[in-house]
This record gives sequence, C-alpha cells and structure tokens, in this order.
Amino acid sequence: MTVNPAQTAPWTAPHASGAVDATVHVPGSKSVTNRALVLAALASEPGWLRRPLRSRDTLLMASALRAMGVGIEEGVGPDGSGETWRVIPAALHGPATVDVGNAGTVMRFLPPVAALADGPIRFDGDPRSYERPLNGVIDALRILGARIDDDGRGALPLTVHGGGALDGGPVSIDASSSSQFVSALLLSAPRFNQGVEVRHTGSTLPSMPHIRMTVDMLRAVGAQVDTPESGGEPDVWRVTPGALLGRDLTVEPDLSNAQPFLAAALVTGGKVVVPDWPARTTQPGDRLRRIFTEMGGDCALTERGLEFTGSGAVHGIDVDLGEVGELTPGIAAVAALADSPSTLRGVAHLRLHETDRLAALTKEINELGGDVTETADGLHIRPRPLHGGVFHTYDDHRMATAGAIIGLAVEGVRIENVATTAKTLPDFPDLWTGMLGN
Ligand SMILES: O=C(O)C1=C[C@@H](OP(=O)(O)O)[C@@H](O)[C@H](O)C1
Ligand SMILES: C=C(OP(=O)(O)O)C(=O)O
Repeated sequence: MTVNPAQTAPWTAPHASGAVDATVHVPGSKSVTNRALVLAALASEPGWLRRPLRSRDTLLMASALRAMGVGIEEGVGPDGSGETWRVIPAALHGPATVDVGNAGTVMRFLPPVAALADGPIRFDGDPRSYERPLNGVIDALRILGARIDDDGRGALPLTVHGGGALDGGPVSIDASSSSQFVSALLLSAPRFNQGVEVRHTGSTLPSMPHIRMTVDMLRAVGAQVDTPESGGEPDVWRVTPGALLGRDLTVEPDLSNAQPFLAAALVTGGKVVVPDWPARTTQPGDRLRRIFTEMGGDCALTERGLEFTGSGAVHGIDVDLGEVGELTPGIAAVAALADSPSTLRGVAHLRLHETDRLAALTKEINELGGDVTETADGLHIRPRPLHGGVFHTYDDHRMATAGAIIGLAVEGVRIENVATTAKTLPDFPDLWTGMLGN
C-alpha cells in the first residue's frame, strides 16, 4: 500500500447541510459490461451492448479486444435508441499488447481469450496489477493446453502464446483469493475444444453473485453451463463447447456504484431514487437493500426505481460480506458514522484488491479520529466523533467514494486523487455535487 502523490489538489468532499433528496441516474455495471464485451467478442455473429459503462476498466477491455482483432463500433441499437457498442467478432490474433490497468476483470478474463488467439499477446498493467493474484488463471490455462511466459510469480506481466485454439477439459483451481479465476475460465470455455470442468479446491470462495452473473450471462448467449446450484457437484462448474449468439443487451446500472448515493440518504436522513434498479439481478449491490435497511434505512422498488430513505439514525451492523466484498469500503464508511459498533467479516481477500482495503480503511478512518481495527478477515469499527483531514485513496475508486460518504457528515474531509473514481465511475464528482443540489 503506497500513498499516491496527488496529481491534483485534494477534492473537498461536500458537507451535507441537510437531508439529501435526489434522483441519481447511475451508469452501467462494470461487471456486466466487461462480461458482455468478452462474450460478444467470442460469439459467432455481431451483437449490441446498450448503455455500456464507459470507464477506465471497460475502455481498457474494449481496447484489448480491439487489439486482438475484434470490431467494437460506436452506434445505435437495432431499435435506433440509446448509446450502443456494436461488437463484431473476428478471428483473434496477435501480436498484441493488452494494458490491464488495475482492472481485475481485464487481467483475469482476457488471458483465456488470448489463448484462443493466433499469436503472442503480452499483458501488462499498473504497478498494483503485478501484485494481484493471477496464479489460478495462469496455472489452469497451462493445464488446459496454453503456452504462457511469465516470471514464475503467478502474476503479471506475462505473454500468452495463443495457438488459435485451446484443448480445454477438466481443471482444479483454488479460487479463494478471487472469484474472477472461475469466471475467467467459464467465460471463454464454450470456445475451448472440450469446454471446461472447473473444480474449486480452496476452503472459501468469495463473490458468489459474480460467479452467478457469469453463468447467467453465458446461458443468455446460448451456452450450456452446469453448476452446483443446478444439481451438479459442489464447487464444480461445467461448460459445454458450442457457438455463442450475438445479442442485444441493455446493461443494468452499476448497483455497487449506487452505494455511495444510497449511503447519502442513510447518513443524512434523506431520500435518493435510483432509476432502472433491476427487479431481478445477480449484481452484489442488490444486497444493499437488506444491509442498508438493517443499518437504519428503508427502501421500496417502485416504478420510479429504488426509492431509498434514511430515518435519521444510522446503526452498526455485524455482517459477513464474503459474497459482496466490493461493498465493504462504503459499508465501513457508513459504519464509522453509526450509533453503535460494527463487525465486517469474510473479506480477507480484500487485502489483494485495488489496494489492501482493510489496511487502507483502517488507516484513513483512524486518521480522521476513528477507531477501526483489522481482524483476520475484516474490520471492527467503533464509531467516534470524526474530524476533517486528507483521506488517501491508494488508486482505489471505492476508497474515494467511501471518503466522500464520510465527508457528508464530517466537515473538511479532502479526498486525495478523486479522479481515481474513473476506474468505474468517471462522473462521480459531478453526480455527487448534483445529488446535493450544488
Ligand atoms: O467478476 C467480477 O466482475 C468481480 C468479482 C469480484 O472480485 P473478487 O472475487 O476478486 O473479489 C469483485 O470484487 C469485483 O469488483 C468484480
Ligand atoms: C475489486 C474491484 O475491482 P476489480 O474488478 O479490479 O477486481 C472493485 O471494483 O471493487
């Protein structure tokens, strides 16, 4: 964890003078957009993505696929409406270089795609990308028939020497450090000669909703997937080889990026409406309805979207976030403002996210006067009166939005490098001040 020297002066997080009352249109889901791009690139016919997220992570995914030969054009959908990407699959080829930035989805989902390409594909990224685990993907691909040159650490940088096809078949991996290992292998598997059988052998598996998202999206483009939930063995997923359909998909709003706005309603005793909240979704952010209700809010899904109301009181929570780890920074920020302590559990793997999120949250909240301690797998948060100061973000978009939540209730919180929100939510400062009516 290194402090990033601010590229610009810290951003003074707006302090809320009263209860917020706003409707916030949240841009598309990162996780859905990047899965949809991969699946559309591997399809046997063109497809459309409507309302895709355009952020650092998704633009890196689109550039990487373009570098391997895929056509991704700006356009309008078949019904003539909406901002759309038209994805035109092509024979994948190298040589190409992929910049993964610090996007877990790009660094993990694309090496299997590269194994299907003809020619060398080099993967590189931000310094932090060298520290994030990739061994599950690298080791599995080698077992499935790929040739990969790396420096032996099970991480970036590396080169996949694609041979134009991959055998596939059975493989065991330990995905306890990232669910994205499983998702990565499943997403490309319809194009492997024998499909894939992925067996997870670790003791824990985080982010199950994201694996369900992978399975649902594969099935939606015609893949046959057997899962533990569809009567298969525990911790085993099977994908049958077959052609994928090109589809017209509208991307749901990013419910994890809705988190700071819902938190604003909770913390200020106000109301925020998020239009287009899906009635049924695999996104982990949907769990906020339950978590933030337990912390003092109230919500209803209406024809306007999700209507979330704060009561004026914010309560602590004892919760296992293993399935929804990416919600931890925002929940920790709310918990620091609550009227009772919180225990957040099941998220040891967050130490390997954009930054060590458990260390970063502990340090930054405590520097504002808080009382947070790290546990083996999470955080204890005892609310204390907080004061202003610089909130460092460690190139982590969710640290920046967590700091902004605290800034609503605490005057003088300044967010270092708020521009890091561009990873998944480039419009964050404007959406935030817009919500506050400034
Ligand atoms: O597959 C995905 O889209 C994601 C899976 C999760 O990763 P981990 O299982 O590594 O936590 C999540 O935290 C990340 O933000 C997005
Ligand atoms: C962990 C996250 O991202 P990534 O896709 O880079 O793993 C996140 O967005 O919280």
